[in-house]
Amino acid sequence: MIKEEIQKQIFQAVEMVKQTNPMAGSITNTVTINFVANAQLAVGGSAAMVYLPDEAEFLAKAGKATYINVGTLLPIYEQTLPHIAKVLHQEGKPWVLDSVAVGIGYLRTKLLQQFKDYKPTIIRGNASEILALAGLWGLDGGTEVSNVRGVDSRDTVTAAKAAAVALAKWTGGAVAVSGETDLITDGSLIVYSYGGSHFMQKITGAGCSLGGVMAVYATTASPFIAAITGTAAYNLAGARAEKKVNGPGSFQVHFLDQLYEASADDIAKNPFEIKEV
Ligand SMILES: Nc1ncnc2c1ncn2[C@@H]1O[C@H](COP(=O)(O)OP(=O)(O)OP(=O)(O)O)[C@@H](O)[C@H]1O
Ligand SMILES: Cc1ncsc1CCO
Ligand SMILES: [Mg+2]
Repeated sequence: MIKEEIQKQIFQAVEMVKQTNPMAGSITNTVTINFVANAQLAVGGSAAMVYLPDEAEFLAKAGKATYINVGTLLPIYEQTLPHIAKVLHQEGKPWVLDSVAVGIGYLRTKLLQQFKDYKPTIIRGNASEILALAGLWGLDGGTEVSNVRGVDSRDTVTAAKAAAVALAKWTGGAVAVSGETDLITDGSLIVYSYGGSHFMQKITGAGCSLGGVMAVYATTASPFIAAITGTAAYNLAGARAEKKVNGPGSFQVHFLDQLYEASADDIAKNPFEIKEV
């Protein structure tokens, strides 16, 4: 795909979301649940967060895409998450997996292992999470032992390239690795997306909310374009917000404003590079 074609599809995804207010339901962590919903609303989507299996199934069927984030697991998730992943897989509906803190605890490991066969359409995470998920799934380039520090990365984005490609080849969807420069792949092409702000590491949930926003774009665009579009919007809004603030508190507020204000044209033109795998 040539750069102009990707830019055209980014533009269309942003416009379509602004015009149609698509709903993407979420099962996400309790730390950043509010920020995820606010970011989804800022780009033009509609948010709904649930915990219970039947409610998750309802949202999965009612929406065109779903966001699943395993950041803070509750006992009920042992029922909710495999159930909803199966429903999404069977219905052929796109879903985004954020494999937060992969490596911690028995339930998280079991759930993330189960997701392998349900093939998340977009896998999003920081570099250590992508490396550890590929390792857990026995794919090339993964790390056998998770190097994640709680929810934070200890690896560089480029170190996760082979793992990201292997995950994308397995799912047939897209994988997005976040960091100073973001990497997005569909298994054959790699997009490097530039921008953002160091303040994004000083607020919690920049990554979680990015996953929620990717789910909003996945209601209308292919997994690869949805992942690129969300990332470009974040890199643009982050860079613009940084110019207006001196600290993380006001950054979060300005970031949401910039996400809301970013036009389809601005997001499509945010700097990125395309490489073959
Ligand atoms: N040093 C940085 N400079 C510019 N942008 C950054 C930097 N670090 C992260 N970002 C941006 O922040 C967003 C979230 O990425 P990050 O890697 O921090 O996610 P995460 O670790 O999963 O976050 P969280 O778990 O807190 O939600 C991405 O859009 C990324 O481009
Ligand atoms: C801080 C934190 N702890 C569990 S989930 C989460 C949000 C960022 O991933
Ligand atoms: Mg994260």
